[in-house]
Amino acid sequence: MSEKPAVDDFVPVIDLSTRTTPGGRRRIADAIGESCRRSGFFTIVGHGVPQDLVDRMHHVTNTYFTLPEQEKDKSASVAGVSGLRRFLGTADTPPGLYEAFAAHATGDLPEERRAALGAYPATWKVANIWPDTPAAFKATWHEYLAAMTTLSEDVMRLFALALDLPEAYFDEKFDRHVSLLLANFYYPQPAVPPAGRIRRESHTDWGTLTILYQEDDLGGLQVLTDTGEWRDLPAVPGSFVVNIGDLMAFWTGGRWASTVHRVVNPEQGNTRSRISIPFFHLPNHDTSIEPIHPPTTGAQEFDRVTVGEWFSHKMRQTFAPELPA
Ligand SMILES: O=C(O)CCC(=O)C(=O)O
Ligand SMILES: [Fe+2]
Repeated sequence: MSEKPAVDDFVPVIDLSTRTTPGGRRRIADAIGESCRRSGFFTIVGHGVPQDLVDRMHHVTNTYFTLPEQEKDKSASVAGVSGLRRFLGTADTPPGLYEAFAAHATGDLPEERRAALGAYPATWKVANIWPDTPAAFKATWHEYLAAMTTLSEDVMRLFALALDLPEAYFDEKFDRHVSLLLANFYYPQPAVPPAGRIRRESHTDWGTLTILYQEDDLGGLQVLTDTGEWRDLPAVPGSFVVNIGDLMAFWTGGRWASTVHRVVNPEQGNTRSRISIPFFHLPNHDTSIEPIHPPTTGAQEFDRVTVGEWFSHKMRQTFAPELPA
């Protein structure tokens, strides 16, 4: 990767360790607000998630992805999204250079409670499919989901402070959250992929807040800067990358940025696989998203939309654009 620094004003490193002191909390919220206005991306350290949990999460996830195909097929999703997904592609859309495993915070609820999560097909209504191997997989994912939920709730309170709202403003909008935990496994690249094929196409995230773990020394994640260049986002050891998605941009009337990012292939000669684990913190499915403050003049207009409506629209657009809206 290029030699650009991991630390700059576009994606600052924000230390959360003083967030329990009043002065520290205000300073952190201000720094978060500034980076959300500029890039919508920042790196957090001092977040309090034990490194041991992150290491175990990486270990069980990597063990799962490197199992024989027949073993992984036992936990492949049939219809819907939870479970393993391989992006096999069609003649028009070439196969992805990765596969993914997903589980929802709602995915272990009884069927009737999941069915009540919106009158549309939604991935958070699908049951989680847990692999038996490795044995610690499900327990570790549950533990990590809980840690990410707690951290996200705290970041949302810092968001509220940064937006001059009461600190608990967002709490009730997430008390039945439909968050998604995903692991991306980017295949090893022993041969150079065909021109134009990269590990992950450019996209914005759809939700409110993403907390991403990426392996320390591999690189590949890039963010589009406000001057139109791709900027590498190498991992700072022990950190997570935090970014906001489209719904947070709506909520802030466009004051905060949902920024395009992608994952490029490793340099030639580096054949290693890469794992990233984004946690998409998503509000209750029926939360109505509309600008909290009046939009600034000249800002894009935002229609009111519920979380469920927005996600079904994005799913349809991404995976079945030929179907009528
Ligand atoms: O692999 C990464 O570093 C980023 C993945 C990502 O952007 C996503 O899953 O939305
Ligand atoms: Fe993303």
